[in-house]
Amino acid sequence: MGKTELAIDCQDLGKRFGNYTAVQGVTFQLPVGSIMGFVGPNGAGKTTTIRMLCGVLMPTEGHATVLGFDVKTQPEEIKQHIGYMSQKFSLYEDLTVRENIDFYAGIYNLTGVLAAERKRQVIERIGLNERLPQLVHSLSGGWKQRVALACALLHEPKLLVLDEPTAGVDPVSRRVFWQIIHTLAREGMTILVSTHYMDEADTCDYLGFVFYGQLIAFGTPAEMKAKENKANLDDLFIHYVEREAADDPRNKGKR
Ligand SMILES: Nc1ncnc2c1ncn2[C@@H]1O[C@H](COP(=O)(O)OP(=O)(O)OP(=O)(O)O)[C@@H](O)[C@H]1O
Repeated sequence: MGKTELAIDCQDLGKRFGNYTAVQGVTFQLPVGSIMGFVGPNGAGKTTTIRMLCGVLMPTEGHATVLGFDVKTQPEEIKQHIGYMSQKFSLYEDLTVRENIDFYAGIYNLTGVLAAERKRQVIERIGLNERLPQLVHSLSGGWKQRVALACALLHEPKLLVLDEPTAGVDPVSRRVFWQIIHTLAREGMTILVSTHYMDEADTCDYLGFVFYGQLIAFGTPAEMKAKENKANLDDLFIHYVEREAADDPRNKGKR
């Protein structure tokens, strides 16, 4: 990695769609091996920011490097080194778990002994052995989530990006999922995750609160709660919403 120990370094990152500013002035630095939670109301700009950091959406303002690669000039390098899991788990419902894993190994150009070894490792780590012959459409949401995570890990990404991975998943499955996430981070993987669940956010190393397209607060959960004198993240979230609620500045250009 170019810059020492920073997985993400972004400065005034922004995105306009026509005259609508979806995201603006996003600045933060994320150390390697940490978990960052992105929280904020629906439509705040989390997914747009994540897409820019993944190299799939070109920013219209600012700069960012991800794993030392520039999002504007080296998006292909970024894509090769990240694992991405979206809210909709891009799985093939009419294929089995094993076939989905085989398919994604092919997407990542894994072949031969290396492919076999990587598949074995993720199947073991995520605990999928007994599910391998099952069609994905017959799995529960929690199991689909785990299969999607396995697919996102096959190429051993340095950065794992998860966009609301636990939406609609039961509490037991959420807990298992987060245990895996924390293990991956302990092993050195950096993780960027958006979530609406404050219990999940509380376990992150860093949090970014996104409102109306802006990162209005960034820090450790403890620092952020202490700064606004709030006992828990639910109270902090409500405090931010009430404080910032006057009007969505992004709508000005539309009127
Ligand atoms: N391609 C696009 N063209 C125009 N506007 C867009 C586009 N993509 C996103 N937006 C707008 O940008 C804003 C931010 O959307 P985004 O999906 O990033 O929010 P979010 O915080 O991820 O929301 P959620 O929690 O609901 O997933 C929204 O008002 C959305 O309608």
